[in-house]
Amino acid sequence: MTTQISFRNVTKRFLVKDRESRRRTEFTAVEGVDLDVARGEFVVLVGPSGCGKSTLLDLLGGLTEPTEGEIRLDGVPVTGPGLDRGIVFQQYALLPWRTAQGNVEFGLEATGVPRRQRADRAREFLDLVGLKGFEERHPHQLSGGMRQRVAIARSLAYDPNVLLMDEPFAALDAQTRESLQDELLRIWQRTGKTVVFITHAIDEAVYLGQRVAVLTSRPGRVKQVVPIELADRTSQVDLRSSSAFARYRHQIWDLLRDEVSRAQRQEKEVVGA
Ligand SMILES: Nc1ncnc2c1ncn2[C@@H]1O[C@H](COP(=O)(O)OP(=O)(O)OP(=O)(O)O)[C@@H](O)[C@H]1O
Repeated sequence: MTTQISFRNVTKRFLVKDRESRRRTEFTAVEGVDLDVARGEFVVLVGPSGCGKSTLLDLLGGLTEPTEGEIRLDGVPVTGPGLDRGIVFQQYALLPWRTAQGNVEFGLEATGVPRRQRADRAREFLDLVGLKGFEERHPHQLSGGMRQRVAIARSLAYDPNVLLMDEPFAALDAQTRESLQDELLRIWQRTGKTVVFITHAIDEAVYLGQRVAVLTSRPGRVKQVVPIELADRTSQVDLRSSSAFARYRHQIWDLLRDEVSRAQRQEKEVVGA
């Protein structure tokens, strides 16, 4: 098992302006995070609202820099964004004036792939996410789930080493969400990509993750990493109702419970301040 991603003592502080005093104060979003992710692994981060999940993913995506500590990808410190990482956000972030095909090709334009190959590759990845026949549709002609499939195809098409997913299914209805979870697991099995996936849904974390890292309330730290030892998810008929699944769900809920109530108290303090 080779380590592909390592967070070492990663801390991120933001400077925020106090409304009353108008002074800038430091605000610690995540603190002292240590986490290793192996090549080809599917790791899920869960934590209460505002605990710094997106901040960790932004740091790994190179969209922002740690205040302390270091993140390495394939042994090299992350210092900015790169095509070795594909990011999928909750909001589809598709170009409305381009077709599904055009959106996936857009992701390839920065990589220098010749035009003809771009078209073939875009078709191949739209097919992989189950959108064969929808290539010429514009985003407004697609359902939410389909748009998110286009976003996933776009991220996969330029062949990143790592797929970073920030609550990609949160805005979808329950059924679409479950079918996309299966789709994602199949794609992960076929492509062997390393996936770092953020969610605050415990079921989603248990269903998808080979390991689930539970974060504390703000400032976010890794509270515990839980290995999920369930047999091949997609080949089981109703894994979500199995007793093993329920045990993992309970274990993670137990770890999260105190953190969620602490996060709610913190939010009230901020509102009351
Ligand atoms: N650029 C910024 N400047 C100041 N504070 C920020 C900035 N970005 C994030 N924060 C704060 O850092 C904390 C962590 O935010 P983050 O979005 O990472 O949390 P999260 O766990 O992803 O939350 P949620 O589950 O609600 O999406 C929050 O309190 C947020 O307000």
